[in-house]
Amino acid sequence: MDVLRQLKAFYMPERKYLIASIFFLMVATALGLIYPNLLRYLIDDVIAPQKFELVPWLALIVVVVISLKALNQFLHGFFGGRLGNRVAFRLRNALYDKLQTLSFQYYDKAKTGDLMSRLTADLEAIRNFIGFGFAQILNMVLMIVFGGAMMLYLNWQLTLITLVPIPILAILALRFEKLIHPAFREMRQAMSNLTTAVQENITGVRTVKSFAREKHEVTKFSVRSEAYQTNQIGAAKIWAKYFPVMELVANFSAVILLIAGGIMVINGSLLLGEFVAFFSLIWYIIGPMWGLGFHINNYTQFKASGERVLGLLNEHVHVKNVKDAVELDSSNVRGHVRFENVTFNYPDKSAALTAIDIDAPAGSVIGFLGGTGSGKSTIIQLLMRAYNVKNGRIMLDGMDIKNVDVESLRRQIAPVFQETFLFSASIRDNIAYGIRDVTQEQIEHAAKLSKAHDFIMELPLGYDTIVGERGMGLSGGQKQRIAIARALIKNPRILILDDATSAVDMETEHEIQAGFKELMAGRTTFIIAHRISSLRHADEIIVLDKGHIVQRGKHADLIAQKGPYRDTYKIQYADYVSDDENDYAVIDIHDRRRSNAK
Ligand SMILES: Nc1ncnc2c1ncn2[C@@H]1O[C@H](COP(=O)(O)OP(=O)(O)OP(=O)(O)O)[C@@H](O)[C@H]1O
Repeated sequence: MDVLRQLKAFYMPERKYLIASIFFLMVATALGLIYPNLLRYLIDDVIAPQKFELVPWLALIVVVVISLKALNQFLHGFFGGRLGNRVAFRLRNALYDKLQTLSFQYYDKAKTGDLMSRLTADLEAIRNFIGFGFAQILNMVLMIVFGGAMMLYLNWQLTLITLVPIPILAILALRFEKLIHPAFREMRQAMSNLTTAVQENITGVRTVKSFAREKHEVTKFSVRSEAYQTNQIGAAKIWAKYFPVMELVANFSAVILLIAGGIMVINGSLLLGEFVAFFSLIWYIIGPMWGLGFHINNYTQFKASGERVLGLLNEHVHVKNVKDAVELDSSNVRGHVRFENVTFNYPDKSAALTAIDIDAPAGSVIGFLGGTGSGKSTIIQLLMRAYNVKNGRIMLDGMDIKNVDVESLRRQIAPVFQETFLFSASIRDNIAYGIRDVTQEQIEHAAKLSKAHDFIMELPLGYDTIVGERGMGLSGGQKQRIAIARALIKNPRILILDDATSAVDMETEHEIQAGFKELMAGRTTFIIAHRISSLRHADEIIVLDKGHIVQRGKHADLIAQKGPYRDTYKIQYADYVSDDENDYAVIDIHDRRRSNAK
């Protein structure tokens, strides 16, 4: 019931459909109760006294009742269907909305396949129950109440004797529910594991094939598939055990009625018509009881699915706006970023960053260098408020970013990551992703600056070329250039290049950087790179090691000092650097390398 209560917000706005569906079902059920009475009347008041002229009238009444019942059943189905679909629609949108608000921390652990199954299979179980299952259970109750009341009216003693097996049936039904619910919960989980396996396999198909691990994947899938099958069989076993027993117990009522009612008719304490009417009314009780297992089954499926959907809807959002968060106005943002003594660790991990101080005046370029896992990307993630800073603070134009509206903060920042995600849409739409109402000229301008225009024009459909979700048909460097164009078109105050040019060759990188120079003007830029060539023009280069800043300064200063920066420089330009330490400060290796290349 808790699931139903928690889902109230989704079905209550549709209560007119709910009420209509229940109302028509009640009318249909009530109309159904006229049959046994017509039968009783036919036998006791028409056939026994031989008033056969009433038969055509009775037949006519039956036709009218049947037609009315059919009409009401249709209306119940019509409104029930609407209700189910509208509730599913609301829930689907709410879930999708929630997926957008959940923070990076949630996605660090979330499984795509599991989320997909919540949005599809679980939602379908909810739709079915809210649309039909709920009304059917109510119908069952109504049939028992109406049928029972009529039976009591006809003969209360016989009613009480007949209904003796009902409490046994109720106990059985409760036990069945207790067993089947966990089975369904496990089944839903097994289904989600299965979907996850399929999703991961498709996403990682290149890795699977390159490592020739198809057999391993098939085995992995069969294990999960078998778990699902075992769950299904387990549920079927419970079902198979309880259903016949419940049916048997329900039929005992009919047997008791035949014996007790038969004796009463023979004794003359019950009219034959009443007995026949009783016999049809008993199915009003037994019928729903038979279906009890099915309804419980439906309800528990709904409950298991509802728990999973509500679990997602109630998921904690780690990064959200504080009360009275400041909405940034792009035209007023200058882009002065300061990290003040920032220390951060990911959940259940040791510190990824320790005591980080950075001052990036508006329009400056800050470069980050450091080994893998040294914390470069984490700095960027914190600036975008992907995670909340616990110690220290990050300031934008003198304002702590935790007091800034998250969306408006992210609107000021355009990131380009090492791994480019392209949507299955045209190149034009992929570039224009960051902003609305963008012209073709603006798109082309951004593409020219990111050196993407030429290769796009070589594609048969140019900017209209549809790229697959993994950027099918494009090289890593081409995808990166599209991602750079996507960031540039956003015209951000703060530009983030997280290993953004790692997939392009040095010459293209140099060309893109020439474009960047124009673009970086007036924007604060953070560049993470493994190549010294990408960082050398930065106003400040910060060298990180295990979350600590170990060196900082301009390129010329850093190569003049002993330390990791110079070591990296030495490795990357081994062919051009002489062993004389004093050379580092005076020789601009990059320029010499370029002139050598000519
Ligand atoms: N989402 C995450 N959840 C938990 N730990 C993380 C997460 N992202 C990074 N880390 C950990 O934080 C540390 C810093 O990682 P970070 O990604 O910032 O390094 P990096 O310098 O950008 O590395 P690379 O150059 O390989 O991208 C590492 O120890 C890493 O394992």
